Amino acid sequence: MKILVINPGSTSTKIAVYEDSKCSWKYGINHPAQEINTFLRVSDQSEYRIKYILELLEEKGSSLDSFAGIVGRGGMLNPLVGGTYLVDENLVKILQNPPGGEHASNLGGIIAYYLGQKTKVPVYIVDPVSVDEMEPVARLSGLPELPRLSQSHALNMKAVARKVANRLGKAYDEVNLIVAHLGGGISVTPHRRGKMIDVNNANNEGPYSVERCGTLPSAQLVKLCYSGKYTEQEMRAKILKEGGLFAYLGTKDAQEVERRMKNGDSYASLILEGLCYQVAKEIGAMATVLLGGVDQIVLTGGLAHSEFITQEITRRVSFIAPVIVIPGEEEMEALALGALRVLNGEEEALTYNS
Ligand SMILES: Nc1ncnc2c1ncn2[C@@H]1O[C@H](COP(=O)(O)OP(=O)(O)OP(=O)(O)O)[C@@H](O)[C@H]1O
Ligand SMILES: CCCC(=O)O
Repeated sequence: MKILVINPGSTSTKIAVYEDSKCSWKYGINHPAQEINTFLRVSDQSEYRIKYILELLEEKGSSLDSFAGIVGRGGMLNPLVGGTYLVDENLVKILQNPPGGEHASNLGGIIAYYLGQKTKVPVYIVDPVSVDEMEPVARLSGLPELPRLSQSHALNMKAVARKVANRLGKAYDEVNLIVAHLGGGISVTPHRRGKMIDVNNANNEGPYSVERCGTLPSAQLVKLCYSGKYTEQEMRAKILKEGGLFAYLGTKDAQEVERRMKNGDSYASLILEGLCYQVAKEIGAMATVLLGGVDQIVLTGGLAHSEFITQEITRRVSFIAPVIVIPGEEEMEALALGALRVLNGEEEALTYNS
């Protein structure tokens, strides 16, 4: 069964074709900032990206008619349980004005639906950013007006969690894992028997990342917001795009930071150590959520390619459980397998109910 996979990121669109669970080819279309920045809203980019995708399919000799299904990354919807969701006209309308706000992943379902309409094949999204399987106690923040929200790298984390369970000879719903996705943003999640029962919101809680602040001292943050120095938009950018490593060191590239460390830059060492320290602390907190019953800790995402980072975190958390490193992300495969489970009748597609 042939499946087309579409994963829109902020600066690229990744495309893959799967023949059942095997990847036939994969390609990343890069979108120059001067082109992407001309669009006011993320959803305005769909036609622009579709044009590139159709050109690529033609170049690769992959006809739209040949696909049994199309799957896209899902976006900032209202909280929903993990799984594969059927994309219909109603869901497309919601993705065009998503309740959780702007995010490139909102385009996944929109683009996939447009292409699916051409050949009348089913279209899906899998484990969107807004997957929410938190327990009631995890939602409390200390202020009723500000409940904690689940926004995370659910797609990759669930995929690697399934893989690790498989390596342990068990099903995903038979193991307890802590998965830390260490990418542009950082998500740390306790998976209790197939459910992500808590998670730091990767946009505004938990460890600082290469570009995001994570948890900040709240009273000082309020003071800064009202200092008159920054507009709301500037504050948002500070927290989501210009925080973490970038704020301290002026780069989002962890490899560049490691080069500086090797050249004796002790400040760069301190800042990268701080990131690892905060990730380890979050893992420690999530171990309490699982009452200490952790089968395995999993480190994944781009930063998990770094030996320094994985060793530094492992040194601090290996007393909790064995640590396994699965660097990079497996989003394309996760999307393909999510669609495949439904297409071959192993799972039923869920319907999004706003
Ligand atoms: N081999 C490596 N060693 C050290 N760091 C690396 C390596 N490869 C990638 N990185 C770092 O990983 C970070 C990016 O991670 P990743 O590619 O997972 O992010 P992303 O896909 O842009 O964002 P997200 O994962 O939040 O969706 C960058 O800081 C990059 O420098
Ligand atoms: C909001 C978490 C997902 C992402 O950063 O892409």
